[in-house]
Amino acid sequence: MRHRDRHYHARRTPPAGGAACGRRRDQAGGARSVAGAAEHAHHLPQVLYPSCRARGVRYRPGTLCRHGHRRCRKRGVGAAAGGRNPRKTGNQPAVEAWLGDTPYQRTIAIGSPGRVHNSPAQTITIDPVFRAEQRSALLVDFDGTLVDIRSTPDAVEVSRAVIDAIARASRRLGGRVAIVSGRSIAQLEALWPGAMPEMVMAGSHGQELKVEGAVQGPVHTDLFAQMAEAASRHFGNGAGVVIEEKTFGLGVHYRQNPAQRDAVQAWVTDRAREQGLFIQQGDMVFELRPRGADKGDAVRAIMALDRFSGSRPVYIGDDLTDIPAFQAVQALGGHAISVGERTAAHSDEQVGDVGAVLRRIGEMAA
Ligand SMILES: O=P(O)(O)OC[C@H]1O[C@H](O[C@H]2O[C@H](CO)[C@@H](O)[C@H](O)[C@H]2O)[C@H](O)[C@@H](O)[C@@H]1O
Repeated sequence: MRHRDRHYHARRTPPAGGAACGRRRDQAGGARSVAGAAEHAHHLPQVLYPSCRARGVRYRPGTLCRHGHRRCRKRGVGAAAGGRNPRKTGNQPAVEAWLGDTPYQRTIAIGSPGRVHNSPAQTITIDPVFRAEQRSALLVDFDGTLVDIRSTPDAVEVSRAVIDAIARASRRLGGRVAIVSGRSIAQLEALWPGAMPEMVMAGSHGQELKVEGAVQGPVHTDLFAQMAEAASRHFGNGAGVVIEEKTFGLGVHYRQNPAQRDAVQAWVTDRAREQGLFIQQGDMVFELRPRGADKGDAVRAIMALDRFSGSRPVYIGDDLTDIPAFQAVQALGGHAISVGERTAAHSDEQVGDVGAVLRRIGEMAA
């Protein structure tokens, strides 16, 4: 069985760093995807303190951990009812600072308004209307996070609930919502026709970035079409192997016949050696794609955009390909949420399934 993604067409290439960036990016970088975001590091938020890494923490809306995570309710860390525990605040360090265009651009102390002791930061008063997620950005994976996993790549559907939840979050977060997917942007647009035009999308595991309707990505190549033909010949029909020809990659799925896992891995490994490609392992799939960008690069590129700069990234994802994105948001003082068990050890919070993701997004947009 073979699935094709043939919707690609060249489009103009926007700078990765946002319109206000005075630094030009190497135009050849249009063929190098979003990895050039490091050039725009001057857009990145400065993080004074790392985010909470506590494991086994339980969450409850409206409470605050000592690191400023609104939902942390680990006992004894300043998370009494209502998120305020004056007895604890005297020992709390100040938390992350986002030195962007926010009214909260100085170090934010979590606890009762007033003095912050034992802190390198200046004493400040907390704005009573401060809500930790008001200046957040939501970066969210697609398969397994916004849509349930299905037997084949083209069997997924974007539900009305997802469309509404993302639209609401975008309104609430000032448009700081992005999809970060292993699928190509053409695939995402086909599955989600009429997705908010202003929504930023990173596709093809970080190789493509769509901003303000314009897509930056690698130069098109026939390589993956040829490899898809070769894979179809090799596995044939009836093997339970699904070949997904992507714009900038090739997925070889063994979900329908897990016994084919080793055969798929062996074939993909040979092709990767021949062509100098990277093997991206995923949920019952081995994908071949160019070396270079990953979802961590996508996160950094998105967070360097003017709209996102200075905000706190919250990333939600379920698969191995999301781990570099988790690490990227954590390095930026953000928060990583895993869906299910697969990537839980790398995240700050875990939710169970797509339904729980939508509820969590709903809380951010409340
Ligand atoms: O980064 P994502 O948005 O999570 O995309 C990762 C890959 O997801 C898709 O494959 C997965 O979902 C399929 C549909 O549910 C499922 O059949 C497959 O076994 C999963 O691996 C997609 O087909 C890939 O192109 C994405 O890279």
